Parts: sequence; C-alpha cells; structure tokens
Amino acid sequence: MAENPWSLGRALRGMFVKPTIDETTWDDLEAALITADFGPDITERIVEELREKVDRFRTTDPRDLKRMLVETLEEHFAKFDRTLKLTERPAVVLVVGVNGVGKTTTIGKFAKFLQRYGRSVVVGAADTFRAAAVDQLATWAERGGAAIVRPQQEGQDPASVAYQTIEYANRTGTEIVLVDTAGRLHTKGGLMDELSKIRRVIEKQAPISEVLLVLDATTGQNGVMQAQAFLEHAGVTGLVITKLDGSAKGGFVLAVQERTGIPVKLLGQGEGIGDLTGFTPHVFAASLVE
Ligand SMILES: Nc1nc2c(ncn2[C@@H]2O[C@H](COP(=O)(O)OP(=O)(O)OP(=O)(O)O)[C@@H](O)[C@H]2O)c(=O)[nH]1
Repeated sequence: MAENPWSLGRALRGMFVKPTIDETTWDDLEAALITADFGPDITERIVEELREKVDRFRTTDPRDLKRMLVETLEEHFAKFDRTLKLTERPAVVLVVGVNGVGKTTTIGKFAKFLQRYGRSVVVGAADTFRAAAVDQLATWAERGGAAIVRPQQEGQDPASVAYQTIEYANRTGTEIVLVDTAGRLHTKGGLMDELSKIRRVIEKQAPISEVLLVLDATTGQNGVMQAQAFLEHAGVTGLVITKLDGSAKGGFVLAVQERTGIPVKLLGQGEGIGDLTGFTPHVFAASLVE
C-alpha cells in the first residue's frame, strides 16, 4: 500500500524493527499518536488497551504489536455508523462549514462520486452573496457532471434557491440534491438563522437526508472549535474531512468522531475531482500504520 502523508508509518518504523517490545516502544508509540493529532485522551486509551493486549497474549514481538495497533484503531474508527442515508427521492444533502475548508470542491467531488454509482445530481448554489462563489461552484458542478440551480440575482434569499433546487429535482426526476451554504463566521447568529430558514423551506417539500459538515484536517482540533456553531445548531449527521493529503494528521479523523459523536462519512484527499472517498475503517487503519 502506498504511504500516505498522514500515515504513522515513518514515525513507527523504528519501533517495529526492534527485536523486542520495551519501555521506549510505548514512549515512541505515544509520541507518534500525539503527533498524528489523536489527542491526549484517545492516545492514552489506545496505549492502555495495547498494553493490556500485549500482556494478555504474553508477546514481546513488535510485529504482534503492529497487528494489534491496526485492529485497535479499526475498532475505534468503526464505532460509528458511517453509511450515507440517501434513499429518499430526492435525497437532499445540506453541505455546511466555515469558509475555505473545501466545501465547493467537496460538492463537485461528491457529485462525481454519486455519478459513479449511477445517481443523477443537482447542486443548489445557496451561498448567494458572492457571484464569484457561485461561478466557482458551477465549475465544480460541471466537472462532477451535476446540474446547477443558481440564484437569479446576487444576494437572493438562500432559502429560495434551495427551494428552487428541489423544485428542479422534482420536475426532472433528479435523484440527489446537494445544497451549498454560506460559511461566513462573523455573523454567527445570522448564519444559523439563515440555515434554519433553509431547513424549514426545504422540509416543506422534502425531508433532509444528510447534513454534512466539512472540516479541514490541517486545522486540526482548532477547526472543530471554529465549526462549533454548526455542530450545535445545524443538525449535522456526518463529517467530511478534507485536505488529508496535505496533512500528517490522520488521527484527527478519530479525534473528531469521538469529540463530536458524529461519524466521518467522506474523506477528501486532493484537489482533483476524483479525490473523495468513503471512509472505510479497516482500510484507513491499515494505511495509517503501514
Ligand atoms: N490538498 C487539498 N486541497 C483541497 C482539498 N479540498 C479542497 N482543497 C483546496 O482548498 C481550497 C478551498 O476550497 P474551496 O472548495 O473553495 O473551499 P470553500 O469552503 O468552498 O471556500 P469558500 O467558497 O471560500 O467558502 C481550494 O484551493 C481547494 O483546491 C483536499 O482534499 N486536498
């Protein structure tokens, strides 16, 4: 398996080639997990669980520890239900998050991802305040093979764009609706009111299947703080972690799940249209440790 930038491989390599597990093994493991942004609590729990397993199986072989580490990480990653619930027709997905985390890019990639499964997609440009943002979304929608419903004028009520997008889906039989929303932080109250209004207006026509919060892995725990208002008020059902390719912080995926109690459903690992994948715990755990 190719080594990912967020892999622990390099940090752990020295540990697994030693002849036997010793105290420095545990120190090295702890340091590697902390560096990968697992956070102190989860790091402590994982090290503790591994010490118990190593004792229980009476092994001193670092290769056993490596296998146990993969298993333990997988168990932790898999604690949450990461299935995307997209069975409604249309299935409406609201995409939320602060500016610059990769929302627009993610919507394009997600459209492409859904298209590969044979789904038709329309994108609603409900971030109506910057014409440039709408154009950028249109470019990504086109790349992703999705239709787009744009605001008819700059600054149009975002809720009305969401409404028109669902109307479009109903009229054309489009299966999935992805609604882009604004991420401005300076008017948090206003932003949350806007989101509630979008939700209310959408729910008059169709239930909302998923609310996906996009988080940038390179901002780490700080990014979660920034997104707190969305977590508290937006009814988030899943997380999308972007920019994992530019980060050594694979542990953030687990830290953020445990901290928010919300499953990671998609991973963004590059700037290309094909760089979005589902989150598969055994693959992710294995890639982390390889
Ligand atoms: N390396 C990398 N870059 C990414 C990824 N996702 C997004 N980006 C980059 O992050 C930058 C911001 O992405 P956008 O999609 O414009 O972010 P946004 O949240 O829509 O930003 P606003 O429209 O300003 O709210 C762009 O330069 C993207 O190419 C990713 O998974 N990996």
